[in-house]
Amino acid sequence: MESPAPPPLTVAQSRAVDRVCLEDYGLPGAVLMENAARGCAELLDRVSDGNPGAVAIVCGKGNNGGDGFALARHLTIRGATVHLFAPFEEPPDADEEPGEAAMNARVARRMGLPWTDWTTLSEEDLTNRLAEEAAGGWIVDALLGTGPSGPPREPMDVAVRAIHAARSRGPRVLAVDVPTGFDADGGRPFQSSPDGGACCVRADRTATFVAPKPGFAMDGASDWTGSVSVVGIGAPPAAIESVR
Ligand SMILES: NC(=O)C1=CN([C@@H]2O[C@H](COP(=O)(O)OP(=O)(O)OC[C@H]3O[C@@H](n4cnc5c(N)ncnc54)[C@H](O)[C@@H]3O)[C@@H](O)[C@H]2O)[C@@H](O)CC1
Ligand SMILES: [K+]
Repeated sequence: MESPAPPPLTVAQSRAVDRVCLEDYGLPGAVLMENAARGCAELLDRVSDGNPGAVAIVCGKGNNGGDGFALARHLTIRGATVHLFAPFEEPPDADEEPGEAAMNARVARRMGLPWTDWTTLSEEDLTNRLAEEAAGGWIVDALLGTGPSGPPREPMDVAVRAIHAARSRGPRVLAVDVPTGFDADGGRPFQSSPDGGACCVRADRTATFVAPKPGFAMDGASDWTGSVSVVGIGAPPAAIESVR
């Protein structure tokens, strides 16, 4: 039986939890990211009866992308077939970029996981590749999480549209933390056009960290988030309470 969902945390509060863990408790970001990614792998396994099948993971350049790189490792350990769609051909050196996202990208690269720099592909080619690599399985949206406060800019918008088009050919979509382009406090995409179009990932499931975000319960939000599961990142309960 799943435990009841904790009360919501706004995007700012969620980011504050990360900061309190790092600064007040000395809990490294790499540990939080590891827990986040392993939690996502467990969820994908659980909702796929232990066999997620082919998984295409589309990563951005921030820590949401870092979750995607770490998730690739955990899914590989579990026997899934993973293809990484990274925002670069080669991860930056540790001297250039010491953060946990780049570290997880380097590890995934050294594992020799199938790898495509998605920023070099046209929207149509990226759509086709995602549909191929995720056939019968999942596309993971690890483009953007709680970082942005507006609609996805180039080149993220291209990847959002490609994920949307590939999903219409069968694969399910798991959003990491927040569907890219979705305002998790406001409960709708950051920007919608008058005809209802929006640059936002439409997910079948969202694995959100620490607590649900307030917008997830608002009218129409589940059209974008799908079914929401909360994944713990190992934050001490008092760290979470301190930001409420
Ligand atoms: N250590 C931590 O703080 C943890 C963070 N976690 C993950 O980290 C995420 C937040 O990471 P970040 O703060 O790096 O933010 P994101 O990864 O959400 O986004 C930052 C990146 O997006 C770019 N960007 C910002 N706004 C944009 C826009 N409108 N269009 C296109 N690109 C844009 C930035 O230049 C940057 O490269 C969370 O959602 C969660 O997935 C988890 O790993 C848990 C632990
Ligand atoms: K995301």
